[in-house]
Amino acid sequence: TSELPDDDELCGRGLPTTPFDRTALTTIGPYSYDPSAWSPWTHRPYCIEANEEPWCVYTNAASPKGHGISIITTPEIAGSTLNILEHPFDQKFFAPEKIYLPRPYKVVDIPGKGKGVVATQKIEKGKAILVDHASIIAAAEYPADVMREEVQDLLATAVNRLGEPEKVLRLSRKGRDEGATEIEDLLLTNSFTVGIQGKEFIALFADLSRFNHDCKPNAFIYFSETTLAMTVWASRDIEPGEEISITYSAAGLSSKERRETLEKVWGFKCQCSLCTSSPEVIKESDDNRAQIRAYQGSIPNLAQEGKFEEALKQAEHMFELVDEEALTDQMSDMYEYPARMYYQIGNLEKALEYTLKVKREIDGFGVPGKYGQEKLRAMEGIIRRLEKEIVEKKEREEQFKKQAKLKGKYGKAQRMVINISQ
Ligand SMILES: C[S@@+](CC[C@H](N)C(=O)[O-])C[C@H]1O[C@@H](n2cnc3c(N)ncnc32)[C@H](O)[C@@H]1O
Repeated sequence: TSELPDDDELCGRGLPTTPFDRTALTTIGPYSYDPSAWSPWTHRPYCIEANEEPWCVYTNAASPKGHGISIITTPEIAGSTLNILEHPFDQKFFAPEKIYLPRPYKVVDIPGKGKGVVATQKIEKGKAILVDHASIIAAAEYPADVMREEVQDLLATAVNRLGEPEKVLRLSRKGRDEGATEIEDLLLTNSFTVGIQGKEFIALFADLSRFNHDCKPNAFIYFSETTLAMTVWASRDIEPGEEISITYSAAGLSSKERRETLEKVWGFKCQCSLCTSSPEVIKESDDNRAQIRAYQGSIPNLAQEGKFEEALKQAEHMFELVDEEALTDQMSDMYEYPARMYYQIGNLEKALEYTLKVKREIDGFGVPGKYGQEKLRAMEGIIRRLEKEIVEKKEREEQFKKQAKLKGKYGKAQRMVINISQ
């Protein structure tokens, strides 16, 4: 394998040559047999009739990255929320210098968890471990009036039409629902919920699906609505031989709530490092997380009341606890509070430190769209202003010191004159 970044890995094969034509989603339905009308899809969309609108599978078998993508939704949802598809699927990853190629991990058996992912080299915090484009995306809310067999038929078509269906078919399955087909079971075991333009979809990523859950993970995932890819980022340095884990549950839950969610939603009993610790360690973590939740309420209130010193004391403690609990990436929206408050009390260096953290959250992980871009520009403006103010403050302090020194000398000379004259 080449050590050089492999362009194919970053941007994939099979770029659609024709621009995306939205009418392909909304008008052709099941009826057109003219392949030129299917673009960017490589198959005739396969639809089933439902009461209000048909439900269809749209597949591009070649793109992205040769494994392909199938999208299951109504033509209307596809037309209104997936205008994202106007972008080519195979856009280059926005920060090629941040990704490890070849992949810095291998898939191995992990006791009690099936397979999992283990680092094969040292991985640095803030670097990308994997960029994985979705293989299947399905609208989370299925039509109530469609027969289960028909849904199963849609799912099977979505998988079988992919360029490399075996990449998906060999994923692990829990076998937890009696009437479920293999493919349903596969989706239940491996898919993640993602938001696209405010709508909920379930998404299956063939490589990401090998990463196990940990309540104190060393990596986190970020979904891009523009490329429909999930990136796994290292949230701390990871040593060779360490398992790379992400979290499947929401931030700030107690151990009991996490256990319940993982059992109910994902169907497994968590065997992660924290869940298998002693009751004392679990309690300490629960207390930390409860304290973090309390701070999330009190810090904005104190800031609003102008009690900056107290709010900042709490914020510093909260970020310490957040790091201890490996929740840093889920709490990044809290960085703005200390940034603003430190500025208010004239601690420009600390204000800059936290503003840089806010900026890192925005551009570090490729937040797309107008909002992300505007916010990024605003942050860059604030950072430039803070840097300028810090330089000016230092100059003023130097000036002040010089003056004080001069004053000292002058005072001494004066006292000498007085002494002599006495
Ligand atoms: C998305 S898959 C992860 C990869 C999977 N271990 C495999 O063998 O392909 C999710 C499944 O992995 C297992 N798993 C993930 N995290 C786990 C954990 N913390 N404890 C126990 N099992 C876990 C569960 O069986 C779960 O249903």
